[in-house]
Amino acid sequence: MHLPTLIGIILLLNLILGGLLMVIYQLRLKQRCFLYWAISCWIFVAGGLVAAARSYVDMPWLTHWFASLLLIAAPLLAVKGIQHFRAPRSTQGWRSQIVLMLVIALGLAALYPVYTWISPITSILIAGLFIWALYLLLNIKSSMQLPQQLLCMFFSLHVVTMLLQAGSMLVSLVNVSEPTSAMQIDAGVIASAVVESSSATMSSMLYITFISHLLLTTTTALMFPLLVFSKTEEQLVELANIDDLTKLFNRRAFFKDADKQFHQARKNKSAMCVLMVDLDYFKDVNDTWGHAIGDECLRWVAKTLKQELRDTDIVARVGGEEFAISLPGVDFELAHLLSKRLCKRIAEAPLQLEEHSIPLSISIGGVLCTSKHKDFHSLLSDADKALYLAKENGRNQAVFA
Ligand SMILES: Nc1nc2c(ncn2[C@@H]2O[C@H](COP(=O)(O)OP(=O)(O)OP(=O)(O)O)[C@@H](O)[C@H]2O)c(=O)[nH]1
Repeated sequence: MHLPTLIGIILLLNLILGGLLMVIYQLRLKQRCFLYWAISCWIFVAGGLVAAARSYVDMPWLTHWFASLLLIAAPLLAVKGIQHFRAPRSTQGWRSQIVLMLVIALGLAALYPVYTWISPITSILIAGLFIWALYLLLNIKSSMQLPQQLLCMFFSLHVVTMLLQAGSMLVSLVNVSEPTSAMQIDAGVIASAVVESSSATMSSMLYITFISHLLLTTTTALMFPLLVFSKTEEQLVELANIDDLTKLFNRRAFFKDADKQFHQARKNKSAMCVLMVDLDYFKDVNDTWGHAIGDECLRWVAKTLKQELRDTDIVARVGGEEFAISLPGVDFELAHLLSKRLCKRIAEAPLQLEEHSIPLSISIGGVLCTSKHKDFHSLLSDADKALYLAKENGRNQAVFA
């Protein structure tokens, strides 16, 4: 492809992508990572245009020094966007970015007497910033891996391209017998590309660089929003299914997943038990030590129950101080033993919180799934009745229906 056309497409794409990200920023109630990414695209376009002016004006401070600063500021802003996406409430300010930018500006200014060296150094710095972005991306925890993986792939490709480009430029600069070749593969480069495009000796390095830019731009355009949306989706699913206090499943998630286990057990004719667990005299705990300590007790009980169960069991907080446990593949005897163990674990020693010593116990109502249980609700209803009996019989014990 005609190189100036390719460069034009890249700049235009970045311009449009910046606009798109700005629209998303407005739509997403000003989620700031989109603002940083939008400005990053536009700064890249500005950097490209200023560098391109190299062919028409003889102002190296503008077309080399300033253009390089813009081309470096663009990935730096992309990094800032990723940082903000990872930790939106972080108090981490702009200081490190501003200091870095000042150091780079002064460093490049020091190179001004030999300004042809600015471009390879710029490429190395851009590669460094993409490595930083890669590091941040790799540390994002997300169940949907594809956007992250694609971004990492193209960021890595861009790092390699930038370093190759810097290497070729440095070789050309050192090899003073071929000064024009340094210009040919000069990165900022856009200008030299425009100048050289008419000659038949266009360096293939330039094509690789710009194709890498093109891939990077299009991937970023698609994947940054997808990355954010998949994370938001995850957070919404978590909000809908996870109890905020104990981080166990909530009532809604329990009914959904345990109901599946119930139908599976019926289908496979395998054993299944359900336990309803309720803290004893929890009102007294709140009244004596306060609500905050009460919350800590609930967290501790939740953690203890979870520790005692297998990964395939579902434990959920289904009410204020009420928990439910689904035990697929567990028969009556085993459920009985397990219930006794749970009661013992909670009651064996008072819980030490701050300077308080809080005695806790639980009552459990258990039920084994039989052919009489037509649906999951009838199973739970029997477990509830058994729990009522456990309370009636004096608490701190398990009763089975
Ligand atoms: N700290 C705290 N307390 C809660 C929460 N949800 C419910 N509670 C309290 O749990 C207590 C439940 O009291 P009751 O239903 O009378 O039960 P109990 O005192 O445990 O008595 P029994 O169940 O009969 O042994 C109430 O005081 C609620 O305020 C919560 O999220 N945090």
